[in-house]
Amino acid sequence: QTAAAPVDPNSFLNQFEATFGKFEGYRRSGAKGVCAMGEFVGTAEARGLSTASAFSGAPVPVVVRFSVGGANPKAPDNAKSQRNLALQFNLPNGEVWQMGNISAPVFGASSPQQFLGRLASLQPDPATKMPDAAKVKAFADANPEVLLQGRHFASQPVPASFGTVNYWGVHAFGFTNASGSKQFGKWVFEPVGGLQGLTDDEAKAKGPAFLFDDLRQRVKDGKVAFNFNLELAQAGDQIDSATVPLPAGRTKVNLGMLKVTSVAEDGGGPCLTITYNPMVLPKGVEPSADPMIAARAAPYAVGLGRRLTEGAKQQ
Ligand code: HEM
Repeated sequence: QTAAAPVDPNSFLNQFEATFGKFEGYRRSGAKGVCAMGEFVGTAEARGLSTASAFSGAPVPVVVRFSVGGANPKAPDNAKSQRNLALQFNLPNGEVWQMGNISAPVFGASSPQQFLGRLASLQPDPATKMPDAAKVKAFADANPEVLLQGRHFASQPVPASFGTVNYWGVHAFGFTNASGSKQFGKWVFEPVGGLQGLTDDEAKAKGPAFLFDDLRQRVKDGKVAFNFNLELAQAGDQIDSATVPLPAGRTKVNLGMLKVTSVAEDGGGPCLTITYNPMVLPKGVEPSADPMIAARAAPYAVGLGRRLTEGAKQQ
């Protein structure tokens, strides 16, 4: 099998459960989360890059989900771990744009086979209930890019809020405008109010469950908004890998602003029974050749099927 060969979606779901545990009803990744509603307004610069109706300049409702990385619905909020921002833009005429963004500029694997191998290498040994250090090391030595995402989190403070950290799309997408010209780029959602992290002492004092209440307070104060920015790829840039960011200093275009307007009650809301499939794109935006984009579609659908069957839960 080549590195880019497809992986059966049930194999992915089974491996997630074997490695991280099975928490019935919860998303197998990003289990601890909360639904919110937002509004997006696109810019003239975005309209210059893409005909997508999301950029018309009229406000677009967005079904938002913030989550903490991992399969554990009790994952601590005060760890140097992943935060996620998943978005569904509800566009005119029933068109939909879905995406799931993470608080690192890179993902932990560049191909579905490599991701499955990494998850398998982390599977706890039945005797010790711990991953086998030699297996973990052997896989990482042979696939060094799987360590880049974790290194990013280790280098950053614990985010003070879901609303004060950057969320990257990590894949390149193509944007096509009215004259038919196509521009590839990688996007990042950057908090309008700037980044804010916690010192180690502050993180300890906050405890394991502060992010949802913090989000509610900041949204009430009108303080949670993100600039949707696109870094433009240049000829020769590698755009088919979720483990390779664009070179530093690429031109960044502001595509618009997402403002979070309300937060659902714990455990419910409009994001609970949907999945965020990055292949669900509006006309005017298309996937790059990054094999990880298409590889996400079926596992997300199967994951949704499993948790709906079990009784969908979150938090
Ligand atoms: C083949 C590769 C991947 C597999 C098999 C996979 C698997 C999954 C699964 C099963 C879920 C839960 C879906 C649900 O129940 O609705 C999920 C959620 C998520 N994944 Fe992935 N994933 C992959 C790649 C990625 C990549 C490259 C990113 C980087 C942006 C990413 C970001 C997310 C986010 C943000 C969520 C939470 C979305 C939400 O709140 O619903 N995943 N993933």
